[in-house]
Amino acid sequence: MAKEKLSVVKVGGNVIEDKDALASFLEGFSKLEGKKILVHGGGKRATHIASKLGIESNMINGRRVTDAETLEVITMVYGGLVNKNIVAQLQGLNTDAIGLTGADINSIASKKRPVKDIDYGFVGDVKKVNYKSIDKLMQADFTPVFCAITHDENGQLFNTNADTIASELAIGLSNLYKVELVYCFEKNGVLMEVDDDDSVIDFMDSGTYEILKHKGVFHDGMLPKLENCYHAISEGVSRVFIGNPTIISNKEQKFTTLFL
Ligand SMILES: Nc1ncnc2c1ncn2[C@@H]1O[C@H](COP(=O)(O)OP(=O)(O)O)[C@@H](O)[C@H]1O
Ligand SMILES: CC(=O)N[C@@H](CCC(=O)OP(=O)(O)O)C(=O)O
Repeated sequence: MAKEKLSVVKVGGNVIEDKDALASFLEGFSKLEGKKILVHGGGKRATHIASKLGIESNMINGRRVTDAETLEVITMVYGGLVNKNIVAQLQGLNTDAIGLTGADINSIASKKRPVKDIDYGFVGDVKKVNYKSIDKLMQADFTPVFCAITHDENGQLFNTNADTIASELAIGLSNLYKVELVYCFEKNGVLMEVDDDDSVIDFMDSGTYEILKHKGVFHDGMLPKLENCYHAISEGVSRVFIGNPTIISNKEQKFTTLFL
């Protein structure tokens, strides 16, 4: 029997910082037909609040070095402030959302990112997605809303890149569903020129990706995002898209489709 469709949608920190853009994205998300999961970032807000508390942020290759103090900040910001506001807005749009970290219902277990050249501190790499438990929520008609926090199943929380959470959820749930993974951020897609929103790369296979990566077309957060996209496609996720927040409601406009 053909698998049912599931949309896993990730929304990034720049959209979350723009009240109107977030409201219109959430409206589009609430209208999305079929089963769905939302994953949100919030890196920008965490950097802002950490700075107000006198804590400097250190990003390396698109990932946050997370010491014990920073872990406290991101737990409050991602698990509290951002997650609960998004859940409340979705409830206002008649979507029965439930906010989760990876510790809740043991949904996402991780282990500390191994120290090679860099010690990222309390940053976790995903080890296991408990897709059967997550599916119980969806079978009960709840819409899971995940923040960028995982745990080690032994009482320790970890900070995990939100793009990674989205791709790992998409991979895990591909056991049960035909999954479409959509990354929404403030630009129109993957761009040839990062400052030219008209330079969207419509289709990108993994060969082109490698060539453009070596040419230096991708920087910062785009690097882990694309790694996560190709990891998802190679692990059975049916389709992966990157575009601006209207991509979920308006397929007419420009966006990037990724292929193996
Ligand atoms: N070639 C590229 N096309 C589009 N964005 C790019 C590119 N290279 C680097 N970027 C940067 O990557 C950022 C997206 O990564 P990130 O900040 O992690 O996004 P998100 O808000 O989704 O988490 C964009 O804001 C952009 O500045
Ligand atoms: C380990 C790591 O880098 N975690 C990210 C999690 C949040 C995130 O990914 O937010 P955006 O999607 O808004 O960038 C961070 O703390 O910035």
